[in-house]
Amino acid sequence: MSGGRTVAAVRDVSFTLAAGQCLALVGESGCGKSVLASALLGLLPGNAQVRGAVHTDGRELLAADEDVLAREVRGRRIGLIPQSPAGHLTPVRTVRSQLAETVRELTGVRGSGLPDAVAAAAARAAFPSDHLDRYPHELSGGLAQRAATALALVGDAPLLIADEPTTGLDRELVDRTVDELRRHADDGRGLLVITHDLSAAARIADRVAVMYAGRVVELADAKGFFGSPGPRHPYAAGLLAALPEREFTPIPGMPPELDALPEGCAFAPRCGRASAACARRPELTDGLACHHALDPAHA
Ligand SMILES: Nc1ncnc2c1ncn2[C@@H]1O[C@H](COP(=O)(O)OP(=O)(O)OP(=O)(O)O)[C@@H](O)[C@H]1O
Ligand code: NI
Repeated sequence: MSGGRTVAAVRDVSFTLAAGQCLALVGESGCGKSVLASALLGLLPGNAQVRGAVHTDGRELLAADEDVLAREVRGRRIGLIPQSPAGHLTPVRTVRSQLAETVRELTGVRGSGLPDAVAAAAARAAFPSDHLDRYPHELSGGLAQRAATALALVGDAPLLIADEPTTGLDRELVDRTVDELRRHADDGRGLLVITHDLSAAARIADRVAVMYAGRVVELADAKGFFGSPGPRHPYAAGLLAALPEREFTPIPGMPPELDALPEGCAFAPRCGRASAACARRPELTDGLACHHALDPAHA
């Protein structure tokens, strides 16, 4: 998209997310997770081309007008915890004033009830009350993350997209945040969590989508994926094997450049199971895009 190049950052992605469910979207840096999140919310830059359909509440979002998205969808129907919270907070206003405005707008609470509602909103994301009068530039990365999370939770939107919601948090806060997000789903709402943190994904998700080079290569139940029988796509198996608490074996090689993708399976150059068949791109079928899927039951 820059310098006249066209980058196919996300292709052929299709999934459903039911109320009460959490889907974790995982994959290496640059595979297209955040571009997908931005596309769902109509937040891609003006020169981006998006095709397809996004249905929520019986409404198609990709064709919706910007003012409809801004007025009725973002925050109200779909909440977003952005990947770069610092850039998302308004720099000239304190956290308290931003939270108060969002609480007023999305919950209708005003007047004497407002201070308590603001305090409660901050507490949900473990944002310390004695930091509420700070400006965004006075916050550490972890505090900015918690402020952005507090803002995103206010509307209790039917769908919440959390893009790397645990960045910059220590382990205890990661667990707290994950549990708060999980509650969002348990209350009957949808949750799409984008994360590098596979142990956070295992803790929170009902289903997992593994992305590689702009495509979903495996879509599976989280329990079977992280436990038994385990992942079926060799890339997904490699991601899990790279974890320190597992084999600690990194996947050899690097992901491909998105403007120079091979015709066939994009993972084949790094895959120990690749064969001539992989010159033909595998379609996602029954939750799997691979010609040589692992069959854990017979491994
Ligand atoms: N505006 C843009 N112009 C050109 N390329 C872009 C643009 N936005 C994103 N990309 C490219 O799209 C690809 C996917 O980026 P994206 O941010 O979605 O990755 P990601 O999976 O979220 O990675 P990370 O885990 O690091 O956040 C990257 O190769 C990125 O360079
Ligand atoms: Ni990202």
